Amino acid sequence: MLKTSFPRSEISVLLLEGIAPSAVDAFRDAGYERIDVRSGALTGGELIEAAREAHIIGIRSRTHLDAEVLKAARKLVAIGCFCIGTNQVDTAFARRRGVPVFNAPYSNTRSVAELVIAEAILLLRRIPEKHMACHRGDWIKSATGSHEARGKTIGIVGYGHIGTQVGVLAEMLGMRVLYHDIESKLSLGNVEASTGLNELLERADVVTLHVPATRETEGMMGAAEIARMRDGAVLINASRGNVVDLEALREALVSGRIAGAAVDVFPVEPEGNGARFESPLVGLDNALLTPHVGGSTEEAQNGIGREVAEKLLRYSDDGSTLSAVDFPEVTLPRLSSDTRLLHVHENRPGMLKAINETIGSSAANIDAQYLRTLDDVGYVVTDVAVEREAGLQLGEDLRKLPGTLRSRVLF
Ligand SMILES: NC(=O)C1=CN([C@@H]2O[C@H](COP(=O)(O)OP(=O)(O)OC[C@H]3O[C@@H](n4cnc5c(N)ncnc54)[C@H](O)[C@@H]3O)[C@@H](O)[C@H]2O)C=CC1
Ligand SMILES: O=C(O)CCC(=O)C(=O)O
Repeated sequence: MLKTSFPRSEISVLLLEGIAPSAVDAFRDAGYERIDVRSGALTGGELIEAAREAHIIGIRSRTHLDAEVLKAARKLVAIGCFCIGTNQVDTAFARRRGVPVFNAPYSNTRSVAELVIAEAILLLRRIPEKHMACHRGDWIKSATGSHEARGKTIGIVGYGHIGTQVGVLAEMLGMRVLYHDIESKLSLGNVEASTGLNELLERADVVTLHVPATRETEGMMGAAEIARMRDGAVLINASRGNVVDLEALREALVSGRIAGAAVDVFPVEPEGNGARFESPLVGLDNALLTPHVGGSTEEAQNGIGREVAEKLLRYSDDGSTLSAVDFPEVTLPRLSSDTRLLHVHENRPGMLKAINETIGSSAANIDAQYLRTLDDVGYVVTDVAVEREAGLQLGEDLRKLPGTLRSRVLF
């Protein structure tokens, strides 16, 4: 039988992919003792084995928590993505298992934006080729094809948190900024919205991609889009690997149709440091390749470690799901009663009635109750004035209600 309540010292936290020590400190300071920290990602059977025992799993972008892994993770209470993107997790499936997913929507934004600006300058100056030539013992002192960023146009595809920061920094360099987004956005400074992706591609000297991985963004920079870019323009992708068709990009770089590209993310990335990296772009002097380090600064990682750990702790300790991804969001005060009952269930008529009848039949008095639903899932939190044993019994009774996905009891 799955337990509905645990002392902190028994909660297993699995942190993969070199999550910052600030996260470990946050869990330790809160009284958590079983913290398994690993430097790399896990896959296949190894991941399933590790996930089976974990109550909380923390990952970055390389570990894929798909339906198969989530089904095996029967004890799982919450997932933390210590990054922005959550496409590596089947968040809809997690929700249907009653497991919220938390991320850090802003903590590495500035780091990505700074890298993109640096890359824009390097590409406009044709530095990648010159750098590679020097390593081969060649000396190419030439101004041909090298340009200042000042006065050039940067086209930002996806004007969200990162895109807007890139726009702010680019304007500080004296660049013209154009963006394309599927949502209507407030343009910061003198930034201009393009009429669509095509206009942006035709006008920009630097095209930089800042969209999430979705069905619509998969392959959005294919051969046709790259062909629309200006002769000698450059492309930067620090979003997700499958947004760009790398074969088409390779062709455009080899032929010199576009002058250069900086790519930080790849459709398939190695599982960890030391694992072999392969890409159609390897070996091209005008391709500046980085190993998915857009958000990898000490500032960003420390901030992310604290932010996501705090969200996980609030959910684990209080039940709060504020800023959870694809999960009903409930903001809760600290426990006001002896016992807090957390109930995640299928969103169908009669659930609240059934919950309250179950609680009512124990003669427990309800001090406070909170309810939120999202799509197919509902989340009800009830503070009741009952002692520990009665609270545990209530948690067990609620767990047996048809439609229950998760039941937890906090004291
Ligand atoms: N290289 C790295 O280390 C990092 C990469 N990322 C990636 O960058 C992405 C963007 O991050 P944020 O700016 O924080 O996300 P965000 O959600 O704030 O912004 C994304 C923007 O893209 C727009 N968008 C979505 N679909 C679009 C489409 N088909 N066409 C045009 N615009 C579209 C959205 O409306 C939104 O404004 C993340 O989803 C993540 O995949 C994020 C952090 C670090
Ligand atoms: O730093 C990481 O592990 C992933 C960064 C990233 O791509 C994100 O935050 O979405």
